[in-house]
Amino acid sequence: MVAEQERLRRTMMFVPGNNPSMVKDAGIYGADSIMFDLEDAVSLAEKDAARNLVYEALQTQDYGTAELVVRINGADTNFYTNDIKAMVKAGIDVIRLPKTESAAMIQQLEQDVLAAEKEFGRPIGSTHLMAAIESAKGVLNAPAIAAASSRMIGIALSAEDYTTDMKTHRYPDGAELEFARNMVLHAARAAGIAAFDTVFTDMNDTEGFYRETRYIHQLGFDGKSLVNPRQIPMVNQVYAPTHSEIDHAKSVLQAIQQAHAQGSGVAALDGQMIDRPVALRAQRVMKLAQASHIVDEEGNYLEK
Ligand SMILES: CC(=O)SCCNC(=O)CCNC(=O)[C@H](O)C(C)(C)COP(=O)(O)OP(=O)(O)OC[C@H]1O[C@@H](n2cnc3c(N)ncnc32)[C@H](O)[C@@H]1OP(=O)(O)O
Ligand SMILES: O=C([O-])CC(=O)C(=O)O
Ligand SMILES: [Mg+2]
Repeated sequence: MVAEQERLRRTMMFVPGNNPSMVKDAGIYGADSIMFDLEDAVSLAEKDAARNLVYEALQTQDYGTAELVVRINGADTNFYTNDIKAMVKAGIDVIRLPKTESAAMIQQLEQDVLAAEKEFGRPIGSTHLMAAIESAKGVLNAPAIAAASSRMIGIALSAEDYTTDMKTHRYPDGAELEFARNMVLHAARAAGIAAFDTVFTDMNDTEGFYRETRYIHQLGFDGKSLVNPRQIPMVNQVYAPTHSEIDHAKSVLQAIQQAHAQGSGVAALDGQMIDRPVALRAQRVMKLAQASHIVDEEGNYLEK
């Protein structure tokens, strides 16, 4: 099993929980995380059928090494308790709470998940949590939400509901999301968990998707919620380090290793000071290069 802090979460793909073929084939596209949706992609009439379908798929399908996430319905609905019970019983990795506005909502979820783990004999603490931030209140409370439970692995901005709450809509330059993106990212980093950017819903606007992904990558997000498998390779491409970044990271790690061997924490490389934060960034570059199948475990290029 991948340690929670180590896991790459570049791509978290929504899969409508009421769509049998999408649920069945969700594993073939190489998403880091597959997120079955029981909430807004599913009509009220289909809520129970979707829960059963996802429960069944979790018992029978092989989703490889992907992290398995489910977006449940909120506590203000009649579906919340049954969603939690079924998904915990099925051994889901992560429960994503939509429209999270306070730390108390996560603490309540933690209690409900704990009760389900006990009821179904699941290992206590094995179900992780994440929160979607979809309103002004959620954004302002993001730091407390991110730190609300040791089960939390991440928080995500959900811009469709958020821009509705803010009485605006989404624009190509994303200015309306600037504050929320920075809040979510800082809240996640302060709590030591992952930060996910929101979905991009125009599947045909490839240029717009790349622009947004490059921007959120630059800010420091771990990855993005996605609505379509075609978006997965595009995110992976943006997150893959270039050969010059990899070469530099290797030199940094070599220089810092030599410095350590001589009892120093600081080294010089091409006139630049190299110390711990630089080395940590270099390690992350190598991890992404490995995940992107550019280098092997020793850091050697697979093809150049
Ligand atoms: C604001 C929010 O709450 S967003 C979250 C809720 N929304 C969702 O979950 C929607 C998820 N996305 C989808 O349902 C679909 O991508 C749609 C309806 C937007 C577009 O569907 P399509 O027009 O079929 O997309 P496309 O032609 O690219 O599909 C290609 C293949 O990928 C599959 N696919 C598309 N989207 C998904 C998905 N999200 N998960 C799994 N498989 C998918 C299709 O079934 C199709 O498979 P096939 O080739 O075997 O027939
Ligand atoms: O989590 C997401 O990005 C999708 C969503 O629910 C929203 O934008 O309201
Ligand atoms: Mg939403």
